[in-house]
Amino acid sequence: MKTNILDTKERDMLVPKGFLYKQPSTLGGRTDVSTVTPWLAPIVWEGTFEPTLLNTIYKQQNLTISTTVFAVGKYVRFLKDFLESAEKHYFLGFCVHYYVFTDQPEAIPAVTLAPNRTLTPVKIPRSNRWQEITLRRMERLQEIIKSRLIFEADYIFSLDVDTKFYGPWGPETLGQLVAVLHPGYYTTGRQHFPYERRPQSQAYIPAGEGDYYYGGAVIGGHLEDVYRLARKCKEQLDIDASKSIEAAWQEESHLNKYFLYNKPTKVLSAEYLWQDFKPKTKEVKVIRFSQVIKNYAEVRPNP
Ligand SMILES: CC(=O)N[C@H]1[C@@H](OP(=O)(O)OP(=O)(O)OC[C@H]2O[C@@H](n3ccc(=O)[nH]c3=O)[C@H](O)[C@@H]2O)O[C@H](CO)[C@H](O)[C@@H]1O
Ligand SMILES: [Mn+2]
Repeated sequence: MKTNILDTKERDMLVPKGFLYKQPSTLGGRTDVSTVTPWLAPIVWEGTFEPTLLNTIYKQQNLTISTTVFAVGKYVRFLKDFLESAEKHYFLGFCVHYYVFTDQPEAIPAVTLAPNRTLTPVKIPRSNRWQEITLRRMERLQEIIKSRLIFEADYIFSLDVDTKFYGPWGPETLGQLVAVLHPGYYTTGRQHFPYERRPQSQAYIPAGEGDYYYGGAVIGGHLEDVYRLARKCKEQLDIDASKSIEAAWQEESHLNKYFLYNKPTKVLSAEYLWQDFKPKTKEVKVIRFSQVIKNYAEVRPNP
């Protein structure tokens, strides 16, 4: 149970005296990729951080990382690989609390979790439209943060379930508001981003604007920041629904709109959201988390 979030000492980055690590360079570093946004948020790539140092700092903060994942309908089949690979790579040594939103709690596989890690099923109704499932995530996120997570956790990540971890994902990903670069668009000109382009939608982004195209599969940060994000996206989704308009990429479009005017404080590189079918590129040194190949027509309840 979290006791006092006003005690800011909780977030101090304390390092024990005598802890040794490589001297940071002021001149060297990654030159093949941008490692900072124009608003000075780090873009996290392999080689920009020292994992042992970050683990030492964050382990002392006694953190609980809540992790929400939706597995509705046939998507329950992705849970086993998701959970088993998370237990090998995701926040190892930290308290992790998975919340699995599903219509079939009995189908959650029995995966052995390390000590300090727990899983809570949250039963939700099934839906016969996949778009409904993905966009209702914002509302459910908002509800569970407010009713539960603020009392239990320090950070939250909301992750897609049709995914697998292949490499380490640790405290380098923690921040106030965390976004991920979509692997399909991180080298694309903004005019080609699949933003919502119809002004009637609340997710509308005009030509000439936009920083990056962020993936909807990873949203993270402090509870209060992700709460505000989810609440705003839910409001915008409701306005769209009342006008019978659905943004090009559902809640991902609304997320992109939100991050354009409310910048993330940390941006995870495409190492943190790859796609299994996509060959590794030279700037991606480690694939940490990746979308598995799925037969859309077969797994989704509707086209
Ligand atoms: C890589 C990436 O950024 N993916 C985004 C993308 O396509 P995706 O193709 O990744 O969407 P998706 O089919 O994986 O749906 C997103 C998530 O909703 C859940 N789900 C969906 C359907 C279903 O029948 N049952 C179920 O549980 C499940 O947790 C899944 O991971 O666009 C979606 C919205 O259109 C979401 O923004 C996804 O996060
Ligand atoms: Mn997905």
